[in-house]
Amino acid sequence: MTTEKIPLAVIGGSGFYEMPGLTDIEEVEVATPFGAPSDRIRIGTLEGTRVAFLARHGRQHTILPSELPQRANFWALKSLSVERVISVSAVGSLRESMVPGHLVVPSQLIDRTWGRPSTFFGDGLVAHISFAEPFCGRMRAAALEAARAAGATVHDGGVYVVMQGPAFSTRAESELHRAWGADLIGMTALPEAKLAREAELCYATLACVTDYDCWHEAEEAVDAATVFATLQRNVAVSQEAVRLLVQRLPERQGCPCATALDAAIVGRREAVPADVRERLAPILARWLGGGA
Ligand SMILES: CSC[C@H]1O[C@H](OP(=O)(O)O)[C@H](O)[C@@H]1O
Ligand SMILES: Nc1ncnc2[nH]cnc12
Repeated sequence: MTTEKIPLAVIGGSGFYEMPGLTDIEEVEVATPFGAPSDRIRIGTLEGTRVAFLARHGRQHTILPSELPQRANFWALKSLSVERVISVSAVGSLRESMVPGHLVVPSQLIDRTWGRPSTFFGDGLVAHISFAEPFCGRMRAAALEAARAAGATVHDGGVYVVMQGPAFSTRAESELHRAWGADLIGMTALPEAKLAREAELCYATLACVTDYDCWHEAEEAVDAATVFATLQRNVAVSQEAVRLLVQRLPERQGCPCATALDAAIVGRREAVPADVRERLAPILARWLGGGA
């Protein structure tokens, strides 16, 4: 485990496989108790700040949303002393006003995934993180400002429903999600956001609207080719937003994400089984040390 803090990690989603402007790159292969992460993690300097970049689906886009090694990804980022994560994701729009090409910084999640390992805990260590606000408020604010400064049309807030995939929704499902009050649909924000909170990392999503899913009467139903065509036209704006976000990061985490385990873990420090202590070492280090 390194001690030099990395203030920001970028998880690049569909179409976002590189971080322009990231210099002095070192590629690290991190072995984790949860297997290998999605790809080697590229650590470099962006705007004078240490930044780690991870291609969520691998740089050749070879991993399905439900196959993503999310626990390995977040364990690896934590072991590299990352403090915050900005996730960039392609999403479908469930609202007329959220137009393909716009950016959204979602504020809420609905979980429609199943069978994805979504916690680091268990095996003798019980924890229940608070998740009423699934995204870090300070990161959301910084991401919003950065996306606006990048010149995008940006929406502040929205409910992102996370579906299992890999097939897109049926029209009935799309209408159901709209009736539930969801604004966006994607396949990857969970369990990411939960694991980030368990790892005491600040986490926010910058969502790039690529299509109108399949509810819109005047638009073709989504397919992957449409998503990538929209992304190709718009990826430069999200990359610029990430660059500007680096300039706007608060100096310290300074938010409840950084101490999320204090109110979550049930039981005493001494009672944590030795194997769990070892397996979750980067995640439990602060809590076990009783530090801030
Ligand atoms: C390629 S279309 C569907 C795919 O795109 C989104 O991925 P990401 O969040 O990594 O940008 C969506 O969630 C699906 O995984
Ligand atoms: N319509 C959609 N449904 C699910 N994931 C998506 N990613 C991009 N567009 C999507």
